[in-house]
Amino acid sequence: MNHNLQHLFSIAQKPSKMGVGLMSGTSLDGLDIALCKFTGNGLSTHFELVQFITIPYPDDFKLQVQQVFARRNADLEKVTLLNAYIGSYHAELILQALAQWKVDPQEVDFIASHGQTIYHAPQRLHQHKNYPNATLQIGDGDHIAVKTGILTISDFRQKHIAAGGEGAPLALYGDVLLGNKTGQNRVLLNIGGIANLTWLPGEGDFNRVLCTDIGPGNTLIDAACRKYFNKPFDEDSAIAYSGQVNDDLLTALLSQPFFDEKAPKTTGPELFNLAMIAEAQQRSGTGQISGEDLICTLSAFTAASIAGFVKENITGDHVKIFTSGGGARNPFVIAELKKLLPQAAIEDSSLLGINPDAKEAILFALLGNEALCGEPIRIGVNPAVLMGKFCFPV
Ligand SMILES: Nc1ncnc2c1ncn2[C@@H]1O[C@H](COP(=O)(O)OP(=O)(O)OP(=O)(O)O)[C@@H](O)[C@H]1O
Ligand SMILES: CC(=O)N[C@H]1[C@@H]2OC[C@@H](O2)[C@@H](O)[C@@H]1O[C@H](C)C(=O)O
Repeated sequence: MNHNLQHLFSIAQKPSKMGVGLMSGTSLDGLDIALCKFTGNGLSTHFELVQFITIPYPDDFKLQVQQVFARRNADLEKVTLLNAYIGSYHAELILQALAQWKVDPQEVDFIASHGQTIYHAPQRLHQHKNYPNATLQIGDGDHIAVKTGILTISDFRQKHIAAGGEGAPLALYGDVLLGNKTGQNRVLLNIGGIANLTWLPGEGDFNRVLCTDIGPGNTLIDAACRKYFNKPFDEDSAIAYSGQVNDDLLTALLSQPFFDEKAPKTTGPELFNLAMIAEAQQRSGTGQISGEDLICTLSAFTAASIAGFVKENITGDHVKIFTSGGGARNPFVIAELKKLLPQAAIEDSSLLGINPDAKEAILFALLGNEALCGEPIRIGVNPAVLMGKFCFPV
């Protein structure tokens, strides 16, 4: 027998596993690395976050990825080179993190890698009737496996699409396994580049669980900060608080047809980008507003689109919203959300024992654990599949 398969078999049977989950999100701020210990699987999963780090990406790396990221026209050679480079670079960062934590790579049973999304094209975006939903994550898993010597599970989104989904949000599976509690109406809201949520009604009926992208999280705020202030993001909302919301622009932004589409749905910076802001400014005659007012309005837009979605789709008493992602650290966005949703209790996900910065990296570790020893779970209309491709070190 191929000894990789033997090794795989023995890992899958271990009662407790150490897994590294990796997330490199649309914000391109850095690589999130979560070292997790798992026992069990499915609804009996127990996990412990043993270590977590975000290793910031150097500016040059961000510039390289931005040349192809969410662009309809990109240099194919660059995409090909980045696919190999990112795999190898992520492996280097994992080894660096393990060394810092004094963890021998041999103690790690598996790595679960999201890769870097460079284009997300559900049918609603590409509109080609003969083509399916599609998405592309690069940073090849074989490079990670060979360089670290650790079994790597990668490319999680393709199975979801093959089984009828849009390839996202995969948060659904982790949120149901780790965040579901009978008797509590819960929303798990992740504000990353794109905002998404999972609605977990307290009666525990999986047919009523809803997980969907909502719209922009930080992506527009970050893009405008880069363009007008040469800053990667609006730290602690300093710029937003120095400006004023422009109501005309806010109304124009909120009239984007994506918000009228039925959930579950997915999106990305392919739609929510500087061109979309320019179009809304033109339509509302607000092209001359200051950079401060623009950032303030975009921050209000993030909060208003999330609140609008919650009001329309989430029913029930005593709804608790648990936030995560970098946007949970944006005080302006969170204060607006609290203003717009006075009935909801809004806290961050640490109250559930889930580190809000690590949540997505934990998700991929958990999906890796499921790929090794889980069973597909049926949750409403969502694909009941186990995801991820196995990449062997030798
Ligand atoms: N102190 C802060 N003040 C304001 N915004 C912040 C702060 N810290 C982080 N952010 C925002 O969070 C972003 C990073 O968020 P996160 O790491 O969750 O995104 P991501 O994982 O790349 O996104 P996605 O989930 O869409 O893939 C930053 O780019 C910034 O906009
Ligand atoms: C295609 C893609 O990379 N989508 C990301 C992105 O970032 C947030 C949102 O858009 C979400 O749908 C998804 O990531 C998380 C981890 C998810 O699949 O749940």
